[in-house]
Amino acid sequence: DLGQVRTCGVGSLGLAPGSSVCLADQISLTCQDDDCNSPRQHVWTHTSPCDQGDFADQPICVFADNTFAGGRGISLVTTPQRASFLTTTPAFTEPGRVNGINHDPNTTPKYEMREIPGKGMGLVATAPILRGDLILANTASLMIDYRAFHELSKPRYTALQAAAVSHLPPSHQSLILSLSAHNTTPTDTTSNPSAPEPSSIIAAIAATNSFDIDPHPSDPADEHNSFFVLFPDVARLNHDCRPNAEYRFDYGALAQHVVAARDIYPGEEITLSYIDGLQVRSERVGRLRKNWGFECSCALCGLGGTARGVEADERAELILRVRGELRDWKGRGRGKGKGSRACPEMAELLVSLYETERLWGEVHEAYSLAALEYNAVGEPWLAVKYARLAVEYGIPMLGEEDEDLGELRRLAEDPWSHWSWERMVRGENGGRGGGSKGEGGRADGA
Ligand SMILES: C[S@@+](CC[C@H](N)C(=O)[O-])C[C@H]1O[C@@H](n2cnc3c(N)ncnc32)[C@H](O)[C@@H]1O
Repeated sequence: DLGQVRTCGVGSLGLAPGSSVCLADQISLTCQDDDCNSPRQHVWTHTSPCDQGDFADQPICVFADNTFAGGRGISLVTTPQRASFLTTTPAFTEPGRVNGINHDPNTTPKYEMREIPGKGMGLVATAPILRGDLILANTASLMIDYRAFHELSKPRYTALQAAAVSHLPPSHQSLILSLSAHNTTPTDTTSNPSAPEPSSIIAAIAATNSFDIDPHPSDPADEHNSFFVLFPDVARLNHDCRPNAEYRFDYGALAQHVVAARDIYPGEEITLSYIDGLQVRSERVGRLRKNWGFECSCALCGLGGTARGVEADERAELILRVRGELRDWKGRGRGKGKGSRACPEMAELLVSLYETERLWGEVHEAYSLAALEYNAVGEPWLAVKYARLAVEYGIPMLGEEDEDLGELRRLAEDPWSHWSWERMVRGENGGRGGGSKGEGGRADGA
């Protein structure tokens, strides 16, 4: 029905009057009511199929846009309301911002894809990469709302996923279908007993390669529903419990950025951690086996039950305990044996544990906790030292706009007017006795 005129989604698919998603089966269809003139209106290439769970308040549909990111395309499996919300983000309203993210014509990649023994394909550095450098970035290909998993049965959300992929441009579909998949279970036993259905292959590819992405911080309706997102080039990165790279999602461009957590040398495999690296070995190994189907043989897992392996597990547990105390500002000064015992020496311990554990993508957190502890006891120069380290190591991991890093920048510029200044000495947290009030002194002599 190309050329047929449709009205925008007012009243259809459960949209409230006045909402601005425009539903068209073909991009050449035009809209005819006032909503279509709204600057927020977005024309999708495809907006079907839809499915609604028995107890759900809205249907879940496929929303595809083949013009996204210079024609690479994007497919969402979500509610009309949430799709509409995402079209108000810069990724859709400022297309120039996303073009070039997947392939910047002015730079040569510093990696290549190679077969890695025992791991399938992986990415290997072909040139030196410095800590903090951007290695690669991908706009989202397939964004699946967790509502689909919660509200629909597996065959129903699997069908939506397969339709979402089928609406992408052919070259993009091939890229996705070439990805690895663990756990492909044959479901069609009539024609070819060993061949899995295409939809189950796509489900397995999505499960093996996607990232959990938190909801948009200002999405009013879905603060508890994450997205499960596929980035096909980033998906080629294999796992290491002490990776040399980290990822950061930017909602502004709907893109995953991979940055070097430490210097990487040519010939080194570039790796990410798929899991929380502060779990003990048995938990890490079990999770990787269950969710990704491989036996972890990274350097840390390879230590096994040796004395160094046991030490590493104990360090991971100690990091969690010490970090919990340092983060706990409410529990300070509750008296002997109660509450947090946080102090600068404890923060120094945390820094050394992160460094020993080679947690380069997360060490900024230890630096920032150390900055606050030193400032809280009136040691401005050590506070500045650690705040500067936190900012330097944190920017590539968290992005320049991160609020916590802004806070640390302010501390580094003027520790004396920061909220944490002499906090443990002034007694706001009960004091800790023996505080070093005024020992540091102000640079300006005040
Ligand atoms: C996201 S994919 C990574 C890219 C994949 N190797 C490929 O060929 O496309 C995840 C899959 O890669 C393999 N893999 C990732 N890290 C691994 C590792 N450290 N050891 C063995 N296999 C690994 C597992 O098969 C896992 O299910």
